[in-house]
This record gives sequence, C-alpha cells and structure tokens, in this order.
Amino acid sequence: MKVGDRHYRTIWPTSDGRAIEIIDQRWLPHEFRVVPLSTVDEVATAIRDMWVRGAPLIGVTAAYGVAIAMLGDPSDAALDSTWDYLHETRPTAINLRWALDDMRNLLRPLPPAERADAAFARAAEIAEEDVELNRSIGRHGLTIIRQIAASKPEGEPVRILTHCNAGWLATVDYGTATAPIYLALEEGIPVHVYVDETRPRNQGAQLTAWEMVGQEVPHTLVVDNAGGHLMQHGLIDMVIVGTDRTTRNGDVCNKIGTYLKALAARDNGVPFYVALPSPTIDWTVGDGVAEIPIEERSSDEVSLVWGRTADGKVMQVRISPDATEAANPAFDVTPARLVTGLITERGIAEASETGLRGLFPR
Ligand SMILES: CSC[C@H]1O[C@H](OP(=O)(O)O)[C@H](O)[C@@H]1O
Repeated sequence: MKVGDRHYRTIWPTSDGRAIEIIDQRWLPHEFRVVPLSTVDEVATAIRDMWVRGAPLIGVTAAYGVAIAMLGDPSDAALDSTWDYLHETRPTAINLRWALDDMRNLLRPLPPAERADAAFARAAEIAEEDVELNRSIGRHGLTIIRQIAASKPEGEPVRILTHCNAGWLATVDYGTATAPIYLALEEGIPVHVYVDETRPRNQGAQLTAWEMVGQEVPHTLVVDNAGGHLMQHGLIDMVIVGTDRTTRNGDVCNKIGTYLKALAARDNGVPFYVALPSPTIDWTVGDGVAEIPIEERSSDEVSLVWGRTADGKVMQVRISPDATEAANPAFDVTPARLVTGLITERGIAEASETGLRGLFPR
C-alpha cells in the first residue's frame, strides 16, 4: 500500500534473488525501517520476534526462509530441519504450517540442484496469491459495507470496529479485515474505523492506526475496553477482524481480546465478521477452544511498552512493579456461534462446517 508517495508491500525478494527484504514492523509507527533477511536464522528471528507478523505474512516469510535454506543446503535432511526450525517460531497461525508444507511438498520430489530456484519461484507465487486472495476478500466484504451504508442516512459513515492489525501489514498487501475498508473508501462509501489499541503489543495503536493514516481512512483509536461501551451506545455498525486459524466448524482464533469483542457484539446486535483467506482454515481441527495451541509470549510484552519520548527517542518503559509477574496468552478463540459470517476469497460463509464446505468442497 501507499507509504508516502511510494507503493510498498511488506516483503519482497532482493534484486539478486538470494534474499528478501521486509518492513521491520517493530519500529512503526515511529520509524519506517526496511531490513534484509539473508539467512534462515534471520528469517526465524524475524518471525519469532515479530519483525513481521500476521498469519499470511508469517506464511510467506517462512516460504522464503525455506528458499534461502535451499541455497545453502538443498538436501532432504536440510529441507526437514528447516521445516522443523521455522515451524517452531510461532505455534498459532496455521499459515506457517500451510506454507512450510506447501514448500516441502513441492521440493521433495525435485533434484536438490533445482530446489533453490523452485523454492524462490514458489514463495513468490504464494506472495502473489496472498495479494489476490485479499483483493477477493475485499470485494466480498465490500458487499456488507455497501448494505450497511444503504441503511444509513446519505453521507453518514459506516462505523467499523477492528481489533489488532489484520491490515496490509499482516499480509503481503491489502490486508484481510482492512481490504473491504480500503475498497469502500475507493468506491466513495464513507467509513469511520474504530481502532482497538490491542494490548499488550498495541498492534492496533502502532500498526493499524499507522495504516489508516497512510491510506487516509478516517479513524479513532480506542482502548480495548471501550468496544463494549461503544456498541452499547449504538456507535458501531459492524466489527471486522482477521484470524490466525479458523477451524472447519468456524471457531476463530485471533489476537487476545477478540472473543470479548464478539461477546459484546452479540449482546448488542452488532454484526461480527471475520475476514480470512482459505490457507487460514485448519480443516483438521473441530473444537478451536480445545485444540488450537495458544502462544504464550514473554511477560515483558505486558510489563513493558514501547513509545516515543518528547525528544523523539523510541524506547521501552516499565508500567508495573519489577516484582510483578505477567501472563501473556497472545490469542483467544471465538466460538462459531458468535460469528456472523466468514468473509473468504470465495464469498461469505456461515461460520459452520456446512458453510465453509459450501465454498470449499473437499
Ligand atoms: C491477517 S492475520 C492478522 C492476525 O495476526 C495477528 O497476530 P500477530 O500480530 O500476533 O501475528 C492478529 O491476531 C491479527 O488478527
């Protein structure tokens, strides 16, 4: 998307085709940093420490990580050890396993000498596919925004609450939850986005808000705990979020706090939509609450926050006593019964196995 007067994606191959460059999202919104990743260790660190994050982007980054590994050692053993090494970086987003499986299934039958080139080509394809999937999600999600806009007085904005960052920064481009918003704006439909700050890492305040400014989307930052109040007072027309893994029956795993927004939405009759590309569906899982592994991240993410001082220094500060331990489950699972619809690249499905299989037959 636009960054100033230039178009960027979140990830791209270097001109020599032997490494990648990424936007290091840890420094946004205060600094825009592009960094190279030229070894598997660097790719693993970038995923684990969230230089890049967001289920689809994690998958694409891992795909390029396999390609970089094949440059050094294209053996079967290296292919398997790279799969294991990158798979361990983050446990919840299913796109990581999906992309690693896709790459290994492609490369295994090939002669080792052909694997690096084939891997870079496939990783680039997965990146392009992500952009197209998101454009399709945008087109289908736009129908919902159009319907809501038609029910409101002329010119009144469709008020959309979103949680965490499921924007272009969570994907290669366009985003999932933000794709319908960007298309609505292009079509001239007035929208106003309420951005959950999304503790503990503040991906909403730091990433989604930065996206909204960059794409000139009217928006308001709110604390995570304000969503229910806004819905109670009729100030939200719809909620749209992304997901890191959605089960075959429509249970939605997403950033911690999503479940609470879904409960508030249900209690106030606000439609709650989830935008997802099909690689985010885990067909092997039925009960999301029981079966999806929830990443437990460092307590420092709760106890320390990043910010910019008045004189422009970007730094972390502690907000709780040194002696206080913090729990930090990074995701939660919203049961399908609280989901109004799943916006996929093939259309909007009921949050059920029947609904998903209607769009994605076996
Ligand atoms: C389009 S996937 C976005 C999804 O990923 C985020 O998690 P994280 O930033 O920890 O990778 C969050 O759950 C978003 O909804």
